[in-house]
Amino acid sequence: METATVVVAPAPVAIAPTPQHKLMELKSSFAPAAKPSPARKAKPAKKKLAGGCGGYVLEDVPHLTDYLPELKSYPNPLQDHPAYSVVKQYFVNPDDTVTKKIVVHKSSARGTHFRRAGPRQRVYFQPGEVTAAIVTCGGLCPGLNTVIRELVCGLHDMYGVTSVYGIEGGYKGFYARNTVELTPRSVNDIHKRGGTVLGTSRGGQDTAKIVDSIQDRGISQVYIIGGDGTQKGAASIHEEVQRRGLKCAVVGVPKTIDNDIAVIDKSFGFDTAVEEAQRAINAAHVEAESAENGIGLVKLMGRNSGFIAMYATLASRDVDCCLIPESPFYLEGKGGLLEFVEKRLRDNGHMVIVVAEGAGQDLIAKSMNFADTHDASGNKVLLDIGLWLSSKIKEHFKKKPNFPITLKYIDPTYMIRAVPSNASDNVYCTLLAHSALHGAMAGYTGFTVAPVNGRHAYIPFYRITEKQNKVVITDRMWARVLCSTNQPCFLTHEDVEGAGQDEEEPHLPLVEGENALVKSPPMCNGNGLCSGAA
Ligand SMILES: Nc1ncnc2c1ncn2[C@@H]1O[C@H](COP(=O)(O)OP(=O)(O)O)[C@@H](O)[C@H]1O
Ligand SMILES: O=P(O)(O)OC[C@H]1O[C@](O)(COP(=O)(O)O)[C@@H](O)[C@@H]1O
Ligand SMILES: [Mg+2]
Repeated sequence: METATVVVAPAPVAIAPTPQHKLMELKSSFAPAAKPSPARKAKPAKKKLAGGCGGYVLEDVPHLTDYLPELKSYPNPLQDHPAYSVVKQYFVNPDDTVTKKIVVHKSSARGTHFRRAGPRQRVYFQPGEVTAAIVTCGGLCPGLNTVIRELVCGLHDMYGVTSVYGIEGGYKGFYARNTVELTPRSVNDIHKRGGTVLGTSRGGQDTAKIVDSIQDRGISQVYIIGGDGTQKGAASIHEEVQRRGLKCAVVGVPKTIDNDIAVIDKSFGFDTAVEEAQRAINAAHVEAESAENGIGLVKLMGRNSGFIAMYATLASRDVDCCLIPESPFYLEGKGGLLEFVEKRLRDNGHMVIVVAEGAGQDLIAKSMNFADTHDASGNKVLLDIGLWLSSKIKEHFKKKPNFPITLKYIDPTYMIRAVPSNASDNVYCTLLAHSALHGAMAGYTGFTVAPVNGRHAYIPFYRITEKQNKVVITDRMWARVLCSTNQPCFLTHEDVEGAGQDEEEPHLPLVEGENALVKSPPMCNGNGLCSGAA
């Protein structure tokens, strides 16, 4: 196993090897493994932290050898691959890590780092030993099929893995549906289609049954493509896999058009969705411009995070007002939305409003007294802000007979996520899939793969699931929107005070054996070099 630049964190030995581990290591890919002893609740994964000088912290990901210390490793077959063998320094330097904080000051701590993604010199699987499974969960997102395709082709072309299965219909498919064999030929042109060829679902996450299925089918690498809910499920699958001592790498590939996954630069499909949203905004603008006091109202996806609405607004420049869940607004009175609509219509004769579906939920709930309902995954079912706003605006202008308006409401919500991914998302999906399978082949497990400040990294599940990525309304990006639309910001001074996003960094040293394993940071020699660093 590789170690970090400055400190070698001893692997947390959560589970002692048993004869069953050896069995998993040696058995052929399809031999069913012995059933585990009756389910105990899996313990939450230990954090693997290592410190370095200057406040450097590596938040490392688990490795199969953490609980199967006797696993054999092999030379990476890529070194003999005609395409890759010519690449200078193709294998990632084992000491490479990716910084979470890209803007630093002379005196600031170096902060959190993640292990850099990419192929390693040694792998922990022989090609014939791997049975890989791929599953897609949660809502659709452009690029799902590209990730599936590139996992299948990448495993086959780079590592000679021929046994890859698709789990149909999301998490519940592990125990309720058949698997489908995936080959480079069968996935050849799926990236040109929207949706997921494997199907997807919400709910039905039963960790014990899923891991039973992984064990029964002899799955040794599982690639789980999904959003924040899915990654939480993947974390508990990993914990149970580890508890049972299975030689199975559990890898998450983050997916969501909402872009609400923390730490990562951007989720795949987001750009495609923003691009597709332009078509709806353009239509709204054309309709609005062509009518007397025309209002075009477009509702876009974004359950808790308004990134799609924000980026679509900035890209379009035809939008007069953008409403997102992070920025509360109000309708009536001075500084309210209705006053602004009236003013913009008087000034320009038309206007376009973009609203994220999660915006203004408290306003609707207050005015209509709805009880909360949840979908099968536990996500709150949203009330239709688009319809509600339309009726409120119409009601307002009905009271002004000398101010006739024409309002067109466009709801393209599912259209922006059902399309195939665009060219740049396709390339992004390819890199994600490759980073994912390089990590699994190298024996890493219990991680999500994604770019952090432009470099692909292996990120522990807990980092992805502990909070959601949201638009920070005190950041310059939101200010750009306010500046381009000239809309009211609807905020009081107190709202702004409470709106900052807290960036907590792990604190070292942690007590060994409690929830982390840390060695004391090495000493700096005054030249910025650490003892132990090359
Ligand atoms: N806290 C959780 N723990 C385990 N599994 C979860 C959790 N939240 C959601 N899931 C499962 O993950 C899958 C997808 O979750 P969902 O929230 O619908 O979509 P997404 O992953 O895109 O956010 C569902 O099968 C759901 O049951
Ligand atoms: O597909 P459903 O169940 O109608 O859910 C719609 C939701 O799915 C999304 O497109 C994506 O949500 P997830 O990333 O959680 O799957 C949201 O923007 C939207 O609120
Ligand atoms: Mg989600």
